[in-house]
Amino acid sequence: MSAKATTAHTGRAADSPKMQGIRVVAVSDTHVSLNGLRLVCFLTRNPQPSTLKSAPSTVVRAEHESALRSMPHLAVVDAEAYQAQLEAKEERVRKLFSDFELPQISSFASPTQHYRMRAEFSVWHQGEDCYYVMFDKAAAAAATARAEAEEPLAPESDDPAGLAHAHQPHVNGKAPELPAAGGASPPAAATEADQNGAGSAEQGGKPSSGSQELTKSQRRKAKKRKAPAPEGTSKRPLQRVRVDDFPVGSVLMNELMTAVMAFVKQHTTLRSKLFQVNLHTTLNGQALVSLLYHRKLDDAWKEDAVKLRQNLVNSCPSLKGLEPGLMGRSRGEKILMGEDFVTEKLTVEDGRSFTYRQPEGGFAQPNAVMCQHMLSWALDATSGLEDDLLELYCGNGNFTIPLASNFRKVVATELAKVSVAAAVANLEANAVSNVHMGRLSSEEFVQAWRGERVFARLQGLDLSEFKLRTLLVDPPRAGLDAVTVQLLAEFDNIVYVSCNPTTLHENLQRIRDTHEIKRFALFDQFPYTEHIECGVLLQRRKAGAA
Ligand SMILES: C[S@@+](CC[C@H](N)C(=O)[O-])C[C@H]1O[C@@H](n2cnc3c(N)ncnc32)[C@H](O)[C@@H]1O
Repeated sequence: MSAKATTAHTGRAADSPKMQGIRVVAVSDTHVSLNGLRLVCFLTRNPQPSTLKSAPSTVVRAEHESALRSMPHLAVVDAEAYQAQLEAKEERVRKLFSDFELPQISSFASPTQHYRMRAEFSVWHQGEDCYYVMFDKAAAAAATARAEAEEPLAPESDDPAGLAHAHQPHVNGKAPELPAAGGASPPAAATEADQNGAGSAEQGGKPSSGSQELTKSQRRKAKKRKAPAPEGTSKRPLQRVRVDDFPVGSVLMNELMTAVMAFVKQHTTLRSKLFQVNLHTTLNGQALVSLLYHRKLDDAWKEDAVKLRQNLVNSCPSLKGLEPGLMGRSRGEKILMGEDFVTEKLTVEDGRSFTYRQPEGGFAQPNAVMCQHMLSWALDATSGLEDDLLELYCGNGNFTIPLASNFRKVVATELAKVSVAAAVANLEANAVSNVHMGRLSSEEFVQAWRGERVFARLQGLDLSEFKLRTLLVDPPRAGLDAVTVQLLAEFDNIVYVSCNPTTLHENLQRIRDTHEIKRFALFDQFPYTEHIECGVLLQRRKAGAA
């Protein structure tokens, strides 16, 4: 199925005599070729099937109510609308930060397609057939809020990554033939990775396996979803969208999607109880394919997995003959062929390149081209700053490695074990020797900083020996916790990288009187979604300045 979409506004449709009686709030001229039908989606605020019966033949008449509900929320890949969407994001940021004195916003545009390096897809089974689906909790929540507030603009959703999944662009969806997403929902919904990059392993497809096969966290999530909606609110089902291709995903990701699904369909051992496929690719053609199951993996699985790996080399030209890593996962079991990481190469504006091991289960910036802009911007913003850098939430050393050259010494900490291990390997691979890594949460770091607790994980590091005058933070969407946010005021220079302008704005209230914003950047990591990534450089105000 193919979809071509543009976003227009209400006028044209509302003017049409055929559309009288339908309250159109936005039009997504989504021409969807579906089972031979050509459809145009007119998005109504309340798209009840009964309303749509009176609509012209080009209006969606989907058989399933769920499809009607989900269609208005498909983010559409439309290069022509991209610039306007980016400008709207800039305007949103300016409005949000209107209580600050903001310098000119440096805005970095993303490639308009094939910009996403990693994604997770649930697998839906229908008889002998299976296909990829994505769920969009954020869209469901936004739809509820919008309907209730009678307010056409979507509020900030809880997730990018999740993108990711927040960061979750939904494109070219093919929903109508899917069974209802709400009532007979599977035990859990897969959205993209959460902010720390660990994708939720959730059951897709026909819920045949029963709750005893779910992990604790999956059961908790399923239970949470079943909780009754608060009084006075309508409970919307999750949006589920069939995805056969993924234009925002890298070219290699798209090749892998097609090849993996074609092969899996023909091999029962690989297909049976497969509930999720994670694909992680790099700019230089590396890939890691993870297949997640609700059953034990046996020798027959291994045999077919070896064949799948070879098949991918032959059918994905962008691999350039390189074997991808292939991982099979089921509860308490991991079978690996090749490496459980990819090695990305990122180049910054001054021409230097850095290599990054990006492990399965650890956070990696999803939009690699945008990540290069972020690194270049941070390098420039911190050039000329003296002494030492403290970096919290350092992940695999994404910022640490290039920025180390701007400082005498660096202390970098991160919570996730897998990311710390990758960061240590990355420092070595890039011959960076002035960084001290510690596996500490930000809250723990504050305890160490204040001398309240000694951590063996800091390996005897004496923080008083450093002149830590610059702080770099890149927290998850929730922003800084109540303890860490207090740290901001203690630093002369702060670089705050954020995927959530709302929590960024909240956190910066703390230092609005003591620090001023010197630079502000908008990195469009997540085109066609409402999500915004920002970079801010703040410096302590000179004595006497307001
Ligand atoms: C948005 S990612 C940024 C990672 C890295 N700066 C990068 O650019 O790839 C946030 C990181 O914070 C880590 N994290 C989450 N909660 C944390 C906490 N309480 N303390 C320290 N790190 C945390 C996650 O594991 C993740 O690596």
